[in-house]
Amino acid sequence: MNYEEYYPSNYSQQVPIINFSDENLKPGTSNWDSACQVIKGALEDHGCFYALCYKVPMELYNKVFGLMEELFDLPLETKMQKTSDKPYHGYYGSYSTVPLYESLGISDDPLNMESVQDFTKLMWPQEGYDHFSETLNEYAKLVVELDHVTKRMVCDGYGLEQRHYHDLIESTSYMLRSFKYALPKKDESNVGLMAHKDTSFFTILHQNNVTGLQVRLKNGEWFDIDPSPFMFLILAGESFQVWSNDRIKACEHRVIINNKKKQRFSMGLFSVGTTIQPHEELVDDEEHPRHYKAFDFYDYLKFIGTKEALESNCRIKTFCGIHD
Ligand SMILES: O=C(O)CCC(=O)C(=O)O
Ligand SMILES: [Fe+2]
Repeated sequence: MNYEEYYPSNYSQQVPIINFSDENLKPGTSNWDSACQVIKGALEDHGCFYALCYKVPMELYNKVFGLMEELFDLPLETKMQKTSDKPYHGYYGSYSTVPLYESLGISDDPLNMESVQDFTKLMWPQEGYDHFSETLNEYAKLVVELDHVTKRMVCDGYGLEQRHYHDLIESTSYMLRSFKYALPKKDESNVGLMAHKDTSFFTILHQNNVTGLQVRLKNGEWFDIDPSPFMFLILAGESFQVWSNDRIKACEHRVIINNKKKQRFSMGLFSVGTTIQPHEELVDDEEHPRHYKAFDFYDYLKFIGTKEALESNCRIKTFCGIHD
């Protein structure tokens, strides 16, 4: 297994697929080491790769997306009750620029059953919705495992000691969000979500088998992401770009609603930190001088809504970049 095998010559710019359910993918093996290099290469080239993973069984997958349909079918007033003082944690929808898009933050601590229950009670104050909390909590645990393995592989890929991986995981928290895109009416634009980069370390996206998600490859082309049940798109956000001192590229992505019949739903697990800065081992005086100052993640979230950020062609550099 080597980097080239994941990029067959006739698809030289494609996004590699790592089979996380391969029994031979164990730390310390040559398979593991080469997979770490493939992941590192893909994150540096395109900011993303596919995880093929059978951890979330088909039954759970169907349950999760069935529940998402029920959730977004709730009245707008109910969904709007999900508010938060933190940006990007509440309900978002009815934007004039992207009218097809709707999104609901389910929990900023989805491994904690009580946090998921609070959301469930807000949406369904009547009894009888325990299955929602149980299903989403079970789902989040499995996707978080995928996040952990991937972060370990990134650390191994850069030759960092185990303690750095543990530090990274300990400073990480998770946000589970859900997305729904309405079908465009005749003559309406099919842009579901405009091209953007996420602020997270990783965003793990999982879709209801309906196409629409695209990532921008290194060569500038837009690439359609496979929405199959066992395919997870793992994409790097700006936090990883900073952490890696510009080795990893935050992935640019967008949603174009090109399926005219079936509505697209998607789940996103966002992993975020508190203080973000280049990792000490990835900074040196010669080849890799420090590119960013340390910053508070929530200050950055506040910044990205400002005019200065919107007008910048690289908002993360405007916010905390060190210019030589
Ligand atoms: O709909 C999706 O799968 C992607 C959503 C997304 O990119 C985001 O909310 O940052
Ligand atoms: Fe995104």
